[in-house]
Amino acid sequence: MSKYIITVDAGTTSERAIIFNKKGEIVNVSQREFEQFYPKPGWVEHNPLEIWETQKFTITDVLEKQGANASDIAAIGITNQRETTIVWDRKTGKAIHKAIVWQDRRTADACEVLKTVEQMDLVQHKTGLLIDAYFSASKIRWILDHVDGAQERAENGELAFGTVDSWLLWKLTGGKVHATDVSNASRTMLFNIHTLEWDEELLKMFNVPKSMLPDVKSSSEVYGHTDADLFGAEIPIAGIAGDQQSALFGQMCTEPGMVKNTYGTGCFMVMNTGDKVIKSKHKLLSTIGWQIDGKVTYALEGSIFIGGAIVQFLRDNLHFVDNAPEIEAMAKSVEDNGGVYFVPGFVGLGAPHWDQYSTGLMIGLTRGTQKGHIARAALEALALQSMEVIDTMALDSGIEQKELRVDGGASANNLLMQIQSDVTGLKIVRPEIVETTAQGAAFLAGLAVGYWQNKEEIQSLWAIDKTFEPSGVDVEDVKKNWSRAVERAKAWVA
Ligand SMILES: Nc1ncnc2c1ncn2[C@@H]1O[C@H](COP(=O)(O)OP(=O)(O)O)[C@@H](O)[C@H]1O
Ligand SMILES: O=P(O)(O)OC[C@H](O)CO
Repeated sequence: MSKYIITVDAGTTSERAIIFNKKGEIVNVSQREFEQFYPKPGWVEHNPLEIWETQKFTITDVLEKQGANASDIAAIGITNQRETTIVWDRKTGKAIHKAIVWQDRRTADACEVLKTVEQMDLVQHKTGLLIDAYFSASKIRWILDHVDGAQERAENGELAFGTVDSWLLWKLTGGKVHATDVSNASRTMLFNIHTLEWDEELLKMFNVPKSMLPDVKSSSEVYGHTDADLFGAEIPIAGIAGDQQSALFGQMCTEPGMVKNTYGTGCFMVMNTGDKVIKSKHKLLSTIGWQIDGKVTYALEGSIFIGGAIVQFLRDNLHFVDNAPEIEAMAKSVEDNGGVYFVPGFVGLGAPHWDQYSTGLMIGLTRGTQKGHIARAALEALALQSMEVIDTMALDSGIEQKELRVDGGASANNLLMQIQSDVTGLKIVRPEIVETTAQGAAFLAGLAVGYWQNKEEIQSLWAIDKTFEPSGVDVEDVKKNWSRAVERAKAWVA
């Protein structure tokens, strides 16, 4: 039996290749950031070739660092930023346009036009989603409309669409496999989550030719093998899940009612709802968690578009801190937020507001405002947005949570976790491995090739690092003022 599993974790701002051992521990990592393109306000693009080259580099690099070769790897699992849309030429393997990233709002107006009561109902019923520029469908439409001849080429079967998992699978298999898994398909707004098929009516609504779409598979099976020329020998690719669903699995939220929140570029709160699709009355999304051995597990999700990216914004745009972890000490230098609120509506607001036209807003600044207040307001923004989603989730599911499992880059921030506990009143549980996104895909791949035997075996690998309990500090004013600030950030873009 080979020694390791590799997860290919294609995030929004960086990509990683992570080697896991049989105990589910991380034994080596290679990570590289890649370029973000902002061609116009509200637009976000990636270069698909760079996504592939960066990922290929990290896999080669992590094998080298570990002194391992392809035969030491039992399987590869892929997890990825979801919804991001790539269209490529099947013959040349070249993308015909930059990837349109999940955060990109260029199709907001086009989506607004589609929002009749009947169509909103139809889309929610079939896909579990709300009509929004966030999902892939309107992004595919945009590419087909704006690249010369693209619609015709797509109709002739010359073009392929994929989310980042499909693109990487295609590249890793040397153009042999064009597939995705149900969790990624469920984010396109073209996939019927009940019948598990691409939906003819939705394809018609967006005029997307079916021939462009990948085959939809389960989340844990062998999809194909890496081209032998890439890493010296073939490696089976055996697990795929969108990053948030993968984190739900990695957190071992495998029973209905269990919830996790991932603090990455965005914040994504996801609840396992078992074999039931909960139709949200409060603008949460019903989505597919995973499919294993033919059995589908559904989930309820609150997607917050800007999470850790608020810290990245302070670091990269304003040079406010040199690195993300520095924000914690800066925020700790003050007692409270000093009346400052920072609503990160940079790309519109996601759950539970879904306002495509909000922008970022900082309010409450006075002559006494210090850097620390702004740092604290930034961390509070992550926690307060997450609080709004957990409250909404309780309304939709009827389940009052007692604890919240957390992961993702910013979950390392202890002050943030304490604030999260204070504003929600929940026990916050941080596992030893916060790379649960990557861990989930490793588990899915490992299960498919018999590296791990069953869910019970991997369940025992999850362990707690630290918990945070409510400190009893009064948070009522902070919550009230946050809501007022959010209302002011809405509908700003005309
Ligand atoms: N200690 C920290 N405190 C607050 N934010 C942090 C901290 N460390 C990382 N971040 C933020 O978390 C994000 C990175 O998390 P990660 O899970 O790697 O994201 P992704 O998978 O979306 O690329 C970045 O936006 C970064 O600004
Ligand atoms: O890159 P992340 O981890 O913030 O995740 C992006 C999400 O998948 C978008 O839906």
